[in-house]
Amino acid sequence: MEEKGTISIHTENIFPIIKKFLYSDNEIFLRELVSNAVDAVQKIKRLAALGQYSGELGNPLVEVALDKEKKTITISDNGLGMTAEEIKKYINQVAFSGASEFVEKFKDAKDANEIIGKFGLGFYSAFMVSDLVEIQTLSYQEGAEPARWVCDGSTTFEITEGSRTTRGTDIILHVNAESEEFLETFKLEGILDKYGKFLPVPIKFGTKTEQEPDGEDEEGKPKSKSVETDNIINTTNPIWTKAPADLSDEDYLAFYKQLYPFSEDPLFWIHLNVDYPFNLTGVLYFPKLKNDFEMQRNKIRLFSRQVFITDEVKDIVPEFLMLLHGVIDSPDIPLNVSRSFLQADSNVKKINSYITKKVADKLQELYNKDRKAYEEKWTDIGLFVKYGMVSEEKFNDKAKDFALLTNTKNEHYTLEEYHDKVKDFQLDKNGQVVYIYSNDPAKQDSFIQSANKLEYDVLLMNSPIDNHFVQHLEQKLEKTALKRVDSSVASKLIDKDDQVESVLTEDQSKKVKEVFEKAISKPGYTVEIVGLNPEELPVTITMDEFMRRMKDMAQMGGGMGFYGNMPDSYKVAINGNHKLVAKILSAGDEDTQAKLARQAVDLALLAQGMLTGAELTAFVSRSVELI
Ligand SMILES: Nc1ncnc2c1ncn2[C@@H]1O[C@H](COP(=O)(O)OP(=O)(O)OP(=O)(O)O)[C@@H](O)[C@H]1O
Repeated sequence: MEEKGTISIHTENIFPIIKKFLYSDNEIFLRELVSNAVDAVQKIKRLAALGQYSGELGNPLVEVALDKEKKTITISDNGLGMTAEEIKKYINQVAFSGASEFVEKFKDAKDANEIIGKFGLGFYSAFMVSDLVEIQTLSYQEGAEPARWVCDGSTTFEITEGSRTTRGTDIILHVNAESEEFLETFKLEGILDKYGKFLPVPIKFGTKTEQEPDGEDEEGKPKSKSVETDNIINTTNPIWTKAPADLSDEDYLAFYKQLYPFSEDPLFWIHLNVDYPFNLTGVLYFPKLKNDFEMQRNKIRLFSRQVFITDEVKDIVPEFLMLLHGVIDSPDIPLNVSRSFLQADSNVKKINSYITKKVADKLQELYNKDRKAYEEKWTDIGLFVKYGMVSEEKFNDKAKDFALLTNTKNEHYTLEEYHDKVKDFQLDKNGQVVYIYSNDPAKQDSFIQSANKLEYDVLLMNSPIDNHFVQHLEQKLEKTALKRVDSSVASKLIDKDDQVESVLTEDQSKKVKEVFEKAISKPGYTVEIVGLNPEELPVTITMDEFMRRMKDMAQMGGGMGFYGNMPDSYKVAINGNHKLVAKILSAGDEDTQAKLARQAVDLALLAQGMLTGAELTAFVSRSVELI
């Protein structure tokens, strides 16, 4: 048997193109060839199961071997092998069936996956790192002859009689000069570990030395001896391929540790398992969140039949669940998946909503099962839930039953419970319920205390997503407004009919206003005399809720640029009924009046952490003087 021929393709030489465009991703050659080998092994098993092959199966094995001297990497399998005819069909023709289209399109391709995926070039990725590729193969079919195929990366190939004596295939790569890095053991080990750690067929890479018990010595102590065993780099049946009923919590936790050795234990997990309308298995973990969110993104690994594909799962997993960890395996996603494929694929969209639903169901189940335990985890879970509610309408519909609001006393309420709690007492004169919240309880402590004195409840909204969540609640909840606790003096937070009047006459008010305006003398501060309870603070500095939100949005790039450029403006509310005001009015000289006013303003600033630098120093010396 000897045959020479031309690979059917309309371009002079396609391999330099492949090499050039795929260079950055060239390590995937190993993934492609090893998965072909794994497929071949699984195919023979299937044939045997179907009764179409009755020969010896042997132990299924794929082996990757390195020969530094000969500069070769060999990928061998004991799969079904190929006849010379099959090589012609599958290697020479099929791979290039779309070749002319390929030549047309390669120039726009952004990554190697896109090219390989579209044109079925899996096997040809071998040329990314080789000058010469050789196939030695023997088919399982009765009477099959061993065949050898060689191609040097030009468009000509050669098929001759092969030398393999057992069923299966060797793919021998003669590594080219630019790719010698792949002739390092650690390099191949790294790639195998990345892509092949969970492949369903044992992958051997060299051998390792292990200690084995070897009887006892003269003193009766156990002896051991060193033995060389196959170095199998993978776990062939990872937990996502098993039934949840066969797994314990320890199994899930151990797998998590295997994936993320340095992470704390996760909060809980979800085992995914669907076979209609798409195939998907996987385990998703809710991690304990750290502040560094960016570091925690892209931790979900995407597999296709246990072959690692990518950890960029942006389009498969809803954005709000990008902080989850774990694995997803779907044969419906091709090995050579590309971003544009994912975005366009309808299965991917279905997978996305399936995951959203599963996560919502799991949270509802946890909530129903043990509310207390759920509340304890709320700080971590809350972030996902709120993010999900803000970004996905469908999730919001489900989550509104198990989302919690937490107040400054660390009590948790569902949305409905909270509404019932405050609906009567925190009702304004227009029939709107006002939810009061703090985004920085330490800084806003004096405001929180004042609100609590009036028996108003204050919600905690201090996680990174809460800014959006506040707006979301306002949109979703009927006749409800949310106000930050420092957006006005406590008694004005909720506009009720029973407002306290100021005892000052018009002239007195004017005078007090003048004194304070002079004492502040800073741009952006507007003084206002209000009638408050005499026990409330004499001076309160607030920023209007609307203005502040617009500024916050501008800062986050929310398109409110105009507000972002406005100087900060504050309201200085002077409690006309406080005795300090009476004291200022009765003080003889202007100097004392100014000092008292300045002192009261500084105290208000101090309470809010707004007094710093030279102003703080001046305040301290003025205080000493006043003592
Ligand atoms: N080790 C092997 N043993 C038996 N057949 C093989 C082996 N490697 C490749 N083949 C055959 O060659 C064909 C072409 O392989 P190639 O990797 O180019 O494409 P594919 O595996 O069909 O698709 P893709 O890799 O793009 O997902 C395979 O479908 C298979 O029939």
